[in-house]
Amino acid sequence: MRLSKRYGDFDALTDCTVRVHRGDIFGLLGPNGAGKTTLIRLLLGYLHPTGGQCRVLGVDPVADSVAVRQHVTYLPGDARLPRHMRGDGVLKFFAEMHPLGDLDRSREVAESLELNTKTRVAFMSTGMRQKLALSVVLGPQTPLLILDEPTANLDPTVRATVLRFVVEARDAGRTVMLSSHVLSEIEDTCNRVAFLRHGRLAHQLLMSDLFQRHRMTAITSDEPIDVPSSLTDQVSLHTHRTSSGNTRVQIDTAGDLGPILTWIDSLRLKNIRFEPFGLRTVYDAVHDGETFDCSDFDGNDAAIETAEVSS
Ligand SMILES: Nc1ncnc2c1ncn2[C@@H]1O[C@H](COP(=O)(O)OP(=O)(O)OP(=O)(O)O)[C@@H](O)[C@H]1O
Repeated sequence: MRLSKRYGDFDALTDCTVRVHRGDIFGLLGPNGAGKTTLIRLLLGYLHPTGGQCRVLGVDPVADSVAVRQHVTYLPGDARLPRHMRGDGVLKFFAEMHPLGDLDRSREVAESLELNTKTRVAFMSTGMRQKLALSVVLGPQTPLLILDEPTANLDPTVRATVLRFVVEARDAGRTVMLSSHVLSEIEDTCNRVAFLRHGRLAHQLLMSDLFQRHRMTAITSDEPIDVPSSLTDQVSLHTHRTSSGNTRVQIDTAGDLGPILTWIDSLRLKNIRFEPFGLRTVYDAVHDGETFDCSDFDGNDAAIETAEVSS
């Protein structure tokens, strides 16, 4: 049994196995209600699993959630801040509370996000409150940073600044777990991605593998099209007869394009479109229930690990 969480008779997370390596920017994707926040809250010890266990920086959050939270900063999706305080007061309050709190750095982040910290929280817009929460969270230089939808409610310029902070954190040797519904952000920043669907791990991938995948669509009047045996591991072919009597061809590729292009060149194709596979294509396929590889990646340097309960 892997990490599971049941609310009453509802399975919010079932047999979930995730390993985040140190130095990763790990993307957590999934539709609304897929179980992303539940997983994050289990990692921080805010919730206790009903099955399995996890280790965060080597510590079991059920046994010692305080130790975990001393080394992790967490931006919740619905960050709540004291409404009666001004921005700067909030930054001071949290910097004093966290053992690795760094008020100067929090103020620098607020300035980069162009936040007026003199405003009272009650009078801030939703985006301003999000900037304030980010300034709190990006202050302490903890080894692990968990961000639940960090760019929600932010304009495109500020989003880009936030993502720069994420990459800087990774460059400084920290590990980041990032949950977002904005696929382009995950594509631009993460090196590994996990997809949750209905509380189960549906797919894990390395972005470097995804960047090697392409989808080509075209029209042909020739049939059948045969994939050479040397390419069957690299190519997946789908054909569909159109109402005009032609055949629409979709070729998904993986790995080195050289030999695939030579083969494609030998086919009599028209209207060829070639595009990177992209996270969106995978997301839609996972969402539609296609089954994918969920296997783990090599490495023993886990910052986050969920596992069976050892007896
Ligand atoms: N305290 C709770 N009691 C009962 N059900 C809950 C509770 N908290 C969450 N759930 C349910 O568990 C499921 C997973 O919720 P969760 O918040 O983890 O999803 P999520 O992937 O973070 O979604 P979103 O993208 O909308 O933030 C949902 O169906 C939700 O209704």
